[in-house]
Amino acid sequence: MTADAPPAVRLEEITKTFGDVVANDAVDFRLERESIHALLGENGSGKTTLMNVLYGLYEQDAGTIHVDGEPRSFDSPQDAMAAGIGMIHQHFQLVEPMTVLQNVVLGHEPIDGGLVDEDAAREEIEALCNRYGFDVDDHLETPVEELDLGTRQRVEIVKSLYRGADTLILDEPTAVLTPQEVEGLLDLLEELRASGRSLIFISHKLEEVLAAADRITVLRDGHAVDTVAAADTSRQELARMMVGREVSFERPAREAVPGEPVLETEELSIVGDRGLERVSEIDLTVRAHEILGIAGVQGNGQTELIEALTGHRVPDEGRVHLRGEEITDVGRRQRLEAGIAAIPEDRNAEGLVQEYDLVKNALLGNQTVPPYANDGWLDWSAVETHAEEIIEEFDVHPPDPTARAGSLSGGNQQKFIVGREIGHDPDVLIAAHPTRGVDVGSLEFIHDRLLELREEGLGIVLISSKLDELRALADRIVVMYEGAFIDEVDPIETSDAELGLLMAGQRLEEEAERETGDRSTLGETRPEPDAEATVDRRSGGDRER
Ligand SMILES: Nc1ncnc2c1ncn2[C@@H]1O[C@H](COP(=O)(O)OP(=O)(O)OP(=O)(O)O)[C@@H](O)[C@H]1O
Repeated sequence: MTADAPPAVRLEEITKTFGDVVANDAVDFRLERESIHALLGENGSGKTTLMNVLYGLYEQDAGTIHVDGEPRSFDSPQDAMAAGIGMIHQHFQLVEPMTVLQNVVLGHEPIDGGLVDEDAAREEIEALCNRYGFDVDDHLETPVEELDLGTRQRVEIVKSLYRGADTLILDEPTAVLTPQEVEGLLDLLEELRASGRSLIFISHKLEEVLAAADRITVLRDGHAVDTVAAADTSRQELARMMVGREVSFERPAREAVPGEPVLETEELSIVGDRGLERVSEIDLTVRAHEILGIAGVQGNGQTELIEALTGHRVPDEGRVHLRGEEITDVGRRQRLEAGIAAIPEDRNAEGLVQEYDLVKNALLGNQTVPPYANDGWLDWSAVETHAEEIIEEFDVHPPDPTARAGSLSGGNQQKFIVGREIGHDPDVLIAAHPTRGVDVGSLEFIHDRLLELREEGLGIVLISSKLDELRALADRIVVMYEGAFIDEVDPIETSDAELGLLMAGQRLEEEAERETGDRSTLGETRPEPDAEATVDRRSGGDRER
């Protein structure tokens, strides 16, 4: 790279509107070559829109795009890809029944004598995998639907690199990853930068941004408010720039005073969809005034457990009890009426009907509940008022009940779902990743609401891939591994490193024994668990609450 090389990407005065909504308002943005640039901002501040413009998905109303110093205009992602721009979306764009190899080469198959030259494609992909240490080449013949989310994401990255991407855009790439996978991804970003690529990533996780990025641009209400060097800023300052006020990252200390059991399971056994995961003999008790955290690497039976608790699936064996009464065979609607609300794992598939407006989405789950329904009649004005209340309390943007759910930014969709589910006034809340994709200001608000609900007497099951969230909110944490609860730990006493070991299937006693054995051999004292090495080297390991 020469000193006067043009930036990889320069956006000048990009404006993009949707009806009355100004998503990007004359935004300037400069991505230096061989750098990692983070894009931060509140939900709905215009980050995804700006990147969709750069990737040719949206046409800007005004402004120019320069790539490598040349003005470019993209009518489609194909145009952007031809200019060396690749984008990894929040929702992967892979064809699930097709193999990894087929997905990577799809539309870019090397042709030899009129036929697809699979060997040439395989060779090239294997070379890419070797270069970046991907384990994807072990799965080239595996259908994508059999892969975990972290591996699917790497397939997406390989796909972009195979198509010649010099600049990679990653939209909230860590939102669906476990702490261990996040670590791997951030290492990969550094590798890609070292090999001459330029990267933009969107994230709401400030520690991650500070650790991985060279520069950070903050968007607010569609404007680029500032660009700073990661080395010169802090979590607090970034939060202030995004939200315009101080954000507290610590939750107040509180005592556990659990009440009566509200939700219990007895020797649950569930076979997963692919017949692979088996949740076995799960005994779970959630009490009133309690937040029970569930930690685990995705795919260890959490989904099946959630489904058995919410009434989406009948377990193969075992029983579920609500306030002492068996509800094992009771369906989802009746469970909601009996007091079990749920923030779903997948907001697209289960949380919202994307084509409906927010009023219709506010009705979901309330179709037979007064005041929204009376004697079989729906009272739409009551439903609309409810939608307006959710919008106001959870600061949903745009504050328009007639907006189509699918037109809201990801974080705003999430806030609406959380508001609606809490609005059912439940006794039990199954909260799966309640702050996924939510900005720091709204995260603080949702955490405070969950703690208030606990105070009011709810029993809450919190499933989260964010260890800091679990430790900030949960009264106790159980760890799931291969379909079983393998341990229960104290959120205050247990470090990220210890939780990481448990999530990898290692019990703490086993580890202690191993360490003791080592110590007797080496004549050393047991070291403090090394959080940096094991789980999240970037998190401050902040354990106050
Ligand atoms: N296709 C669309 N139709 C209508 N409005 C849209 C569309 N896409 C985005 N918007 C609006 O543009 C604004 C910016 O949305 P965008 O998705 O860019 O935000 P974001 O910063 O990426 O948010 P988040 O952090 O929640 O993902 C929002 O008000 C959103 O409702």
